[in-house]
Amino acid sequence: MTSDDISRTGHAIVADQVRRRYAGGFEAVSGISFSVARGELFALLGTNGAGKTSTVELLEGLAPPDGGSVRVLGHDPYRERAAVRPRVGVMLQEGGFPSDLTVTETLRMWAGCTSGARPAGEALDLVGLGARARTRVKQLSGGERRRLDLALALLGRPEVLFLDEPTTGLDAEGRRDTWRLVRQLREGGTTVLLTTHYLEEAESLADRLAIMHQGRIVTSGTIADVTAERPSRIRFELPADVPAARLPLSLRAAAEGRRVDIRTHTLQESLHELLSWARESGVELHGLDARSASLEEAFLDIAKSHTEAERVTA
Ligand SMILES: Nc1ncnc2c1ncn2[C@@H]1O[C@H](COP(=O)(O)OP(=O)(O)OP(=O)(O)O)[C@@H](O)[C@H]1O
Repeated sequence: MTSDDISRTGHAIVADQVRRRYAGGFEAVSGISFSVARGELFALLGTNGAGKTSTVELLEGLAPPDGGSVRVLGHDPYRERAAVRPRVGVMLQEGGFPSDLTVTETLRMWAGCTSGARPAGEALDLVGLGARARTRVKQLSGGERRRLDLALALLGRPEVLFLDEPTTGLDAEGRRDTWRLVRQLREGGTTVLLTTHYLEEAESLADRLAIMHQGRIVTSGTIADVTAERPSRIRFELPADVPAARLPLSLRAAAEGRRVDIRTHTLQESLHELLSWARESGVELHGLDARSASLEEAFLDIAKSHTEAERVTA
């Protein structure tokens, strides 16, 4: 199926074999493909320098791809910018607007360039900045600036919203407020493409995701798809007077000194074996922690295995 076919079948965003090269020939994006259905929240994750921002900029129409094609709402976002831009909201990593203006003045200035803009007060209330309406932008905290960036992205009631690291600099409460708002927008039918370094953020928000490494997508799907093959983990510390040699044979290899880190595909069975042994031996397992495979585990595993593979082939 070509990118045009997929657009016609209701995908808001389609990237098809996309490449991006910078001056000097460095290829930051090496032929990636993915699509985002209308009303879906898709997260693009990756190691530092993986090519996330380079990809999102192509979807925002800031540059044309050097290979392959991108479609947003059925259009080429670079060549057909006028058709796409009014229907899209963009929250960049760095907002960069004049800081002598107040928050409301900034929104009004932006609204002047946006058709069908929300009233400034409504946009501020959405992001919890209502009380800062008359504050100069340069007096906002880093987290408040991030919220203002989001308010600006939401001004034109976008059908597609690009969020590049939306909660960087926000405290835990601010992050959760933003997540709640993003969920509401998605429930209202907005398509969202999110890049983030916070795996918990992707876990909490994304319908589907892709993990990039060095310009390529190394895995993608729902969180369940991405974590399915990963092992669960059991961690604890042995008391000082219990040597690792006393552990059941099957668990001994997981010990490094007193610390034990077990990776298992049969969590319940391994936990049962461990707890039975601990009870029979009268051993207390300090800091016992058992958890199913998480996105974080999957991410770390992927980053590690690809870096090791590169070392072997280097
Ligand atoms: N204008 C540019 N000229 C040359 N190289 C660039 C340019 N912008 C980015 N790069 C390089 O392209 C690669 C991908 O960068 P990009 O910012 O897209 O990655 P990212 O996944 O968003 O990274 P991060 O998570 O660190 O923000 C990096 O190696 C970066 O140094």
